[in-house]
Amino acid sequence: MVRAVLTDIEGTTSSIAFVTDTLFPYARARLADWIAAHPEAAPMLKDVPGDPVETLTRWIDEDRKETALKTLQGLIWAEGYADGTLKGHVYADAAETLRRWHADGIGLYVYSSGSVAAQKLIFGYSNAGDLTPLFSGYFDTTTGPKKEAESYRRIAAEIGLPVEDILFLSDSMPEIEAAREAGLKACLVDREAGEGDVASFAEIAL
Ligand SMILES: CSCCC(=O)C(=O)COP(=O)(O)O
Ligand SMILES: [Mg+2]
Repeated sequence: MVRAVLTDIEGTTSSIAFVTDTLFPYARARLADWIAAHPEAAPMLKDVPGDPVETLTRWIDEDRKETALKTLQGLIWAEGYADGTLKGHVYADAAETLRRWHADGIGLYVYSSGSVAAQKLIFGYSNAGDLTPLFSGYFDTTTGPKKEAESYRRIAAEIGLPVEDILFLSDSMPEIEAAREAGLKACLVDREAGEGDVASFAEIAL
């Protein structure tokens, strides 16, 4: 039986448009000034090739899931959420279902390319209120790439449940395939074309 749910964010709990049309442009516009104002962040950028601002800007445009970029984005977004400029998007069906699963004692976890800090921000400052009390843990690319089965085995070990008791939700078929290869249950969420296993959280039966 499913005793924990591990959910992706972009395209799953939250709209792709919010990430690509709000979050990414917000970080892109503030990247150069933020780096100039935070010399203490230099060690985080040591593995970014070339001119960090140029490379990171290109990585944003290419939607690269590089850990250094994701960490930096999270730090930049934190200021926007704190001053009220940013409010995390969470679909109503996702917020409602996550609350119900939590009330039913299902363990809730997040696995996103966004940094753990960014995950806590989108749910902490969401349009559905502070949803962070619902979650028992957060995982990002520091655990491993989302398209590799080993990452899901690591996450299951950290959650402390058999893989077959964990349901992974994502809009990405390669991520779903990697989770299934690791033995997790997995459900493809396709909110756009409706060609996945479900089109909303309301359709998910645990
Ligand atoms: C945590 S909000 C920002 C999400 C993000 O930066 C990203 O790349 C989303 O990727 P996901 O793995 O959640 O589809
Ligand atoms: Mg996604």
